[in-house]
Amino acid sequence: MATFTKGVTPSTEKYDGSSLRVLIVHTRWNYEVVEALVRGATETMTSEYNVKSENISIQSVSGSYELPFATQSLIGASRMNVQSSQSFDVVICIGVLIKGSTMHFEYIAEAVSQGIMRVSLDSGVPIVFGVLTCLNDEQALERAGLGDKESKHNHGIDWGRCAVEMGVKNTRWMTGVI
Ligand SMILES: Nc1c(NC[C@H](O)[C@H](O)[C@H](O)CO)[nH]c(=O)[nH]c1=O
Ligand SMILES: CC(=O)[C@@H](O)COP(=O)(O)O
Repeated sequence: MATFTKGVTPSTEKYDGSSLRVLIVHTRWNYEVVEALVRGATETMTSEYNVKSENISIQSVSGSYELPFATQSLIGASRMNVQSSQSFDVVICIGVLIKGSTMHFEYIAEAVSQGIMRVSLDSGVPIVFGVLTCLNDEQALERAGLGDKESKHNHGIDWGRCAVEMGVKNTRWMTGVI
């Protein structure tokens, strides 16, 4: 059977993230997993793309359902600062939803994904969807690079790379450079 490379193929362009201002909004539900994802994203952005640590703002909320509203508010607040350089070039929303025994998971997952997309399109700020929607604990651990499965991979790394690419590209596009 034909096979293919799973996951994202890295861009051929080496992006310079040294002038990017990044916001990470993360949840405190399933925090051990969230913390690993946040670390994966921040370490990737600073080590691979020269994003300055002082240009990465990190905010937390209770759960994933709060991510869209908090992100909308934080983008708005950043634009109220006198220096326009205070506004964010890109946002990463990070959360971990784990299915329980009711339909709560399905309702939150749908609301959060639609909400984050709406905030991104309405604000014109690229927002990386970093919310794991897992059916069990093992899926969450594996996708944060935790646990003992050989296939484990920290998706925060991918989200950090995506954030730098979208931040750099959107900054160009906003000035008419295609
Ligand atoms: N069960 C999970 C939640 N639930 C909480 C909601 O996200 C929200 O904070 C609450 O309904 C109050 O508005 N959140 C997660 O991020 N992960 C879960 O597994
Ligand atoms: C994603 C959730 O809200 C879920 O963890 C809640 O669990 P339950 O469906 O058993 O109430």
